[in-house]
Amino acid sequence: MATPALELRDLGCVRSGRALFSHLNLSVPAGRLLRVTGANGAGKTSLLRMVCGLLSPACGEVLWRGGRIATLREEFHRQLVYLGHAAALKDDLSATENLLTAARLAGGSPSEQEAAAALNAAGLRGHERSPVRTLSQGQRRRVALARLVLGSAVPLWVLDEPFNALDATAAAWLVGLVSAHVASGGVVLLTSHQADLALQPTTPQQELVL
Ligand SMILES: Nc1ncnc2c1ncn2[C@@H]1O[C@H](COP(=O)(O)OP(=O)(O)OP(=O)(O)O)[C@@H](O)[C@H]1O
Repeated sequence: MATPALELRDLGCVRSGRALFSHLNLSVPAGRLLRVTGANGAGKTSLLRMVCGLLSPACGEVLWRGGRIATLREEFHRQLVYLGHAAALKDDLSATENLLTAARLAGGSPSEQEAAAALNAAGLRGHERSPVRTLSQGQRRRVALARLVLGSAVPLWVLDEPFNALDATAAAWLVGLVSAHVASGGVVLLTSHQADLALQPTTPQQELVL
């Protein structure tokens, strides 16, 4: 049997002395969307952070393409785009500067033209040079999501509540990005409270309820 792209093995999470989940076993093949759902406080963000190596599991392990992420480290991080639920933007930097900084920190080397094209795709034409503190919540979210345009070749996307604050146009754009990424063999993990979100039914997907 082919090695899964992402595998959770007997994963357990304890936060503030409380067990959130335990003995979580899951395999996600390449070309698949995994939707993580559950009530507030169920541990969705905690799980996403564990998958990214930002939070240590209480027990068990996360594997990427058969290797333990704890040992893959840098190699794994180059294959990952993580967008947390609060857009991690520097208020005084422009949209372009934020995007370039995030991409370069992740090991990429996009040009200003590529960044401008990504912001344009995100519907931010005319806002490239605006300090992000002058943008609305939805526009800030779009700046963060423009990373996905630059990171289309990065195989694993981990997105925490990526639809928050997006209008219908931006949500449809994001659905298209996610579908295309999955169709090209990528893996997308996302959390969403919008249960009825129109993620294309043709996109191979599975749901994990915490
Ligand atoms: N930094 C932290 N230190 C200690 N406990 C935390 C921390 N962050 C979250 N927790 C606790 O872990 C539990 C799960 O939080 P988490 O953010 O993973 O849930 P969630 O399912 O993403 O919730 P929501 O739907 O509200 O975003 C909560 O009870 C929370 O209080």
